[in-house]
Amino acid sequence: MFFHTLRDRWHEAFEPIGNLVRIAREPYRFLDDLRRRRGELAELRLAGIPTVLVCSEPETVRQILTGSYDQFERYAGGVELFVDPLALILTDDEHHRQRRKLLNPAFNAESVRAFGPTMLEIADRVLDGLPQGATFPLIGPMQDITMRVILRCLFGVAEGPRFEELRALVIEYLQRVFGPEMLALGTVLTPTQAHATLMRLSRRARGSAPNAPFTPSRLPVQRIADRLGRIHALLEVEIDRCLAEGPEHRSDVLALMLRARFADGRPMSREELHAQLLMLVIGGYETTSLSLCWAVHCLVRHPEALARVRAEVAEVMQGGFDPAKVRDLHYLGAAIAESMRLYPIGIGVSRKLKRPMRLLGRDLAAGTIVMLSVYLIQRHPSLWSEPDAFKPERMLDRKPSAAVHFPFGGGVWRCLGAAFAEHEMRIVLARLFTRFAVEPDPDHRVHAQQKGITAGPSGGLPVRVAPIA
Ligand code: HEM
Repeated sequence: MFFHTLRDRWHEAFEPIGNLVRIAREPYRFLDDLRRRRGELAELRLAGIPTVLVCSEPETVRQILTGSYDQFERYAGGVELFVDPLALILTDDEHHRQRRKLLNPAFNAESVRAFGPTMLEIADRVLDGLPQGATFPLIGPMQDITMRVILRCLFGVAEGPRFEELRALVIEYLQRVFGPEMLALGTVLTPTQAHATLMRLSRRARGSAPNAPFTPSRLPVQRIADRLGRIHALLEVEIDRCLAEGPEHRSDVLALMLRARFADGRPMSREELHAQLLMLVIGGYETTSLSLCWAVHCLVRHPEALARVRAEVAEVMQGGFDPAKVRDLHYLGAAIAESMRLYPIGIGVSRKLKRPMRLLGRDLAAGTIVMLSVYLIQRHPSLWSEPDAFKPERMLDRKPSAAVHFPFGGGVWRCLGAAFAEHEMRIVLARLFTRFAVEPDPDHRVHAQQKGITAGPSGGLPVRVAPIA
């Protein structure tokens, strides 16, 4: 009896840390185990965040995903640590609806198509520099492409010294904000409090002169805050520059945001512009580069599918590569959708109950957090035949419903940048596979690893490439 109690207490205290370690090492396998052990509404305790119920029952997932503002609020699961509370991704109800309305036009199909030539130019330039004859992690060049695309298409920053500084700062900020010092801070502060601390400490660098050299502090936490402050200082310059040039003469997302007005005629405040801009970089950078790597991982292991992708690109782009025509690359689109089904970079999307609810025979209190498991639903044996097989054809025959295939989340909070990411992925993959032969590293067994809020291929997906003559 005594030993039982001791074991229970030990388990109670260390399970959340053990879960965190296991989920970081192999997130997909962890979720498979969780469903096997605890069923389709499984309690998950993770160190540093509240307990969540992981749901993988298709009908319940559909109900919650299509739910409304008065039933649910979004639970951002730690995103509060690195974006401002004003950012769209942290807002709910009317506040969210209004901002979404304002930002949607910048990300609709027409706006996204206009970014195609810039995406193509950047993709080709980065692909020109791929190391040849050596094995290298593909994630590096994919991150390089996505960050450059964001800074050019969203912020309208012209390439040059300020572009390079902003690029390096954002990358360093994102690397460090998930590092040990922020994790340590997270043990004593909530993510919102930790972010408020960073913002307070960032004031010094926020006032730094954009043209003067910038040296961040070496002190823990302060060095992250300094980078955040400097990012905001450089964003301020970009906002001023856009206003001086006239937002009506530019077509980047920042210009569209400066032109947009709320229903009462108000423009976005400076504070809000900063919050949305930083959120867009964070939302679009790691997500797109990891999804690109997973698509490459699938295609290089399925030569017949890859051959079909190449043949389709050759046929559609007969008169020369036209980025607007990537929308006609249906098989490539299906291959991307299928790779995102097998390997979603976000293992789940979470919602918080606004009122008590009965789900799968359990009475749940208001405030309960339910994580809809994208990964488990997208591999659910009752929804997909051969759920673990890569079969792009299944996406061609019939578009799956939004409640069974939702790598971009769903409902009122569905990813704002989904069309942007899909367009960019088609351009990058079409260029990569028609310009290069790509081989996986035979000595590396690829599995998923969770870093921060995303799941990517281990080792950054080591590959070798050779130009196609
Ligand atoms: C393949 C790439 C991407 C994936 C897999 C992805 C995935 C997601 C997911 C799962 C969500 C949460 C949705 C929910 O809770 O239902 C989300 C939200 C969001 N994403 Fe993405 N994303 C990608 C690319 C992008 C890009 C390129 C941008 C912007 C440039 C972006 C901006 C956002 C924003 C702003 C939100 C919050 C939307 C809202 O609250 O209304 N994402 N994304």
